[in-house]
Amino acid sequence: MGTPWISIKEMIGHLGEEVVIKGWMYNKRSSGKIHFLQIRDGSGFVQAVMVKNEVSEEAFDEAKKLWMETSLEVTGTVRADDRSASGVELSVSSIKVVHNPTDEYPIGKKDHGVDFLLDNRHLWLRSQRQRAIMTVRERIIWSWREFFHNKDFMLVDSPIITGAIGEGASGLFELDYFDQKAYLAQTGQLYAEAAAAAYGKVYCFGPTFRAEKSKTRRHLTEFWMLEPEVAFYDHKDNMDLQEELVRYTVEQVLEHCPKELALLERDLDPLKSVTEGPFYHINYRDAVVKLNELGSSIAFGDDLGAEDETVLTQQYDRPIFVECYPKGAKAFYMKENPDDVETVLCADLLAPEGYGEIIGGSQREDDLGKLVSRMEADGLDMDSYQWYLDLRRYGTFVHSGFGIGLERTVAWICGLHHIREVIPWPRTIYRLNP
Ligand SMILES: NC(=O)C[C@H]([NH3+])C(=O)NS(=O)(=O)OC[C@H]1O[C@@H](n2cnc3c(N)ncnc32)[C@H](O)[C@@H]1O
Ligand SMILES: [Mg+2]
Repeated sequence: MGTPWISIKEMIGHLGEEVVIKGWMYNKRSSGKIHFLQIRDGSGFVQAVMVKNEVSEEAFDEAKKLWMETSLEVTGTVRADDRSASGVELSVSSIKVVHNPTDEYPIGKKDHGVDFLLDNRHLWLRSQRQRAIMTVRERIIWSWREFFHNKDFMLVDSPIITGAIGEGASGLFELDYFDQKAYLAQTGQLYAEAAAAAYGKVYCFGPTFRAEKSKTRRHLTEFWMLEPEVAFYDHKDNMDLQEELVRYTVEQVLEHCPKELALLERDLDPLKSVTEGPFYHINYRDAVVKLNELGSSIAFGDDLGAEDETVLTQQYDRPIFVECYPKGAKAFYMKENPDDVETVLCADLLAPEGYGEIIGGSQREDDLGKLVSRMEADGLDMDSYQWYLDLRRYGTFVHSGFGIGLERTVAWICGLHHIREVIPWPRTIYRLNP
């Protein structure tokens, strides 16, 4: 049996053994007598050391010609190396070059600027930093699925193409659907509400789309959102579930991604603080007073802008629920607040450190008459919502739910400034490729 092909991630379990690593060379340092080849294979990164008098002269000379991102197969012996992140090193006995690029790899050591990197996103993804971010993203996705599966939520995915508007008429991507008008889904919520009447505790998780002309570090035109919906949950139950989810998410990333957070130079204290105490709550009216004291010109009726959220979150060391926004600032489906009828039973959860909104949620209007009045006042096309109103005609029920944005959550937990770096293929107003 030949020399075993293993992944870099598995090398730690093969100390002293001869193995084959298949991957790419992403960097190289050489002296007259030794090559330090930095190799990656998708599972991780490792240094492969080629010593002149341990290999043939031909092999040592061949290694001089290796280019960045040469694909290759490296055979060698696994050695322990506590200086390296992987804990191991490879002492090279031979190299088989698969493909030596003829052109110089476009992403080099210099600072290219983000637009160049995004234009080369198909290559930029290969970097250590991007792999760290994608590892955290995957861990968060996995922890969400695990969290809801363990709580007996049923995954009931909603359609991506729909005839219904979910979050209001602005921000819709319209498409010709044979002889009808259709939209890319802004939210899966309305469908999750129907599923909640069928299965009780449900969630949907997929890409959602907003044709907003918001050129900010928090907005994409395509983003991933997880949307739980629970029959007989009220506003408080809803916030409790959100707090439990966010705390669990941070705990999971701290436990499973320490190396990635270290590579991203993430200050862990603010994340640890999230796991050490209850989240804060502030009523919208009190938030307006507080923001005015902090210099904001916000008035009752306004939604909190990005700057307001930044200023507000900098007053707290853990996430904060801003509750009961004015009716006019929020979507038609939110339940009127019986204690303050100018407002609705909703909450945005703002992440600390200036990151702002990561969750929007609410208790839903279960009174058919009030819901119809609100939808008509918002000018919605009632014909395309009759199925949604049936949920109030046939066994209306108290229910609540929320949407947590994956990219905003990943950006916050990784401590990254812009959301475009946390999705493999970011879509913004001006970016449609690659
Ligand atoms: N099932 C529900 O109750 C969800 C509800 N229908 C909804 O879509 N709420 S939301 O518009 O606040 O969006 C929810 C979250 O979705 C994220 N979001 C919302 N819009 C964006 C954009 N444009 N880019 C990135 N992330 C975005 C952000 O974290 C928001 O807090
Ligand atoms: Mg929102």
